[in-house]
Amino acid sequence: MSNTALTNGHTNGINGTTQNGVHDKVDFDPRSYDDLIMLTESVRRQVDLKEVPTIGIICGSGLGKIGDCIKDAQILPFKQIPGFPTTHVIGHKGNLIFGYLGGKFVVCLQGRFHPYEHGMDLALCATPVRLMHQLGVKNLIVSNAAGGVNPKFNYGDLMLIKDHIFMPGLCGFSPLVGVNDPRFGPRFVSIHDAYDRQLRQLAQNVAKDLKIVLHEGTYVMSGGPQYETPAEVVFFKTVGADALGMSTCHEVTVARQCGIRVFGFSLITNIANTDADNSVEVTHEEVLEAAREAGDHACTFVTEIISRV
Ligand SMILES: O=P(O)(O)O[C@@H]1C[C@H](O)[C@@H](CO)O1
Ligand code: HPA
Repeated sequence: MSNTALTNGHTNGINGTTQNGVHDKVDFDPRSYDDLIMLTESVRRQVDLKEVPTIGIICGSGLGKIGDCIKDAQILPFKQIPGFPTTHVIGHKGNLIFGYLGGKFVVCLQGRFHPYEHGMDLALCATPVRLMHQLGVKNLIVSNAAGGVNPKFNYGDLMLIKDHIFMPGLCGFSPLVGVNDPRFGPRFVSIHDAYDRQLRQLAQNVAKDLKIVLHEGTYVMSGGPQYETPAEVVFFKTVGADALGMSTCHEVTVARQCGIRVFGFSLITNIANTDADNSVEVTHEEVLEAAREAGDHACTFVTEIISRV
C-alpha cells in the first residue's frame, strides 16, 4: 500500500462535531483519563491498526524525514485528532504516522508540542506519549535538535542522551503537576533510569556498525523559545550539560510514569557560544538546515535501532 493521508470525516467523541475531517475546537482535559481514552478511540477509528505499534518515535525539529521513511504509512494529521493542538513550529509537520520501519509496526509523531507554544501546558505537550502508551507502545525513541556545549561536539554530530536536566520540571512545570489519576501511573515517579541502558548499548553497537559518530551526554531542556545567552550556556556547562534544547524531558517523564522504555538522541545543529564578547547568533533556520542535512543519516540510524529492538 502506498502512503495514505487519512482525510475522512470522523466523530471525535469529545464534545466536538465532525466537519470535513477536521475536528472543531474541543474541550480536552490532558489530566482526564477518560478524555485520553476517547482520544485514543478516535485515533483507532481512523486508522487500520494492522498490528500493535510497540515502538513509538518522536521527531525533533527538522527530523521529520524519519517519519517520511515509514513504509505503508497511514498519515493522520494532528488536526484530525480531537484534543491535539496544532503545532506551529516550522520543521514540525504535525502528523501521526502508522506504518513499518525496520520491519516493525511503529507509530510516529512527526512534529511535537513545545511548552513555549500558544495555549500549551506540559501535560498537554506530553499527551501524545500517553496516547502511544494506550496504543501499546513499549519502547519510545525521542529525538531533538540541540545546541552543542561539550567542546568535543561538532555540527551535525549525534548525541545519545544518557541523562537530562529538566529545567521547567525543576521549577514546578512538570507534566505530572496537578490532579493525578492513578491510571496514568504513580503520583511520584523515579526518573533515576530515564534512558534505558540496554537501548543505549544497542544504539552504540548500531553507531559502530554504521560508522556514525555517536557521543553520549546530558541534555538540558529550558523553556525557550529564546536561545541561551553566553552566560546561561556557561551556567549549563558548569552543571554538566552537553547539549541544550527546548523539548523532550516532559515526554520522557510521562513515558517513565507509564513504564515505557526510552531511547533518546540529539542532533547537534549549532555550537552554543560561551563568549559574550564574541557573540554568535543562533537561528531556527540554521537548526533546520542542519537537521535537513542529517535527515538520511538519522533515518538510517533509527531504522537500524528499531530492527534490532
Ligand atoms: O523539537 P526540538 O526540540 O527538536 O526543537 C528544537 C528546540 C526548539 O523548539 C527549536 C529551536 O530551533 O528546535
Ligand atoms: N539551544 C536551545 N535549543 C536549541 C538549540 C540551542 O542552542 N539549538 C537547537 N535547539
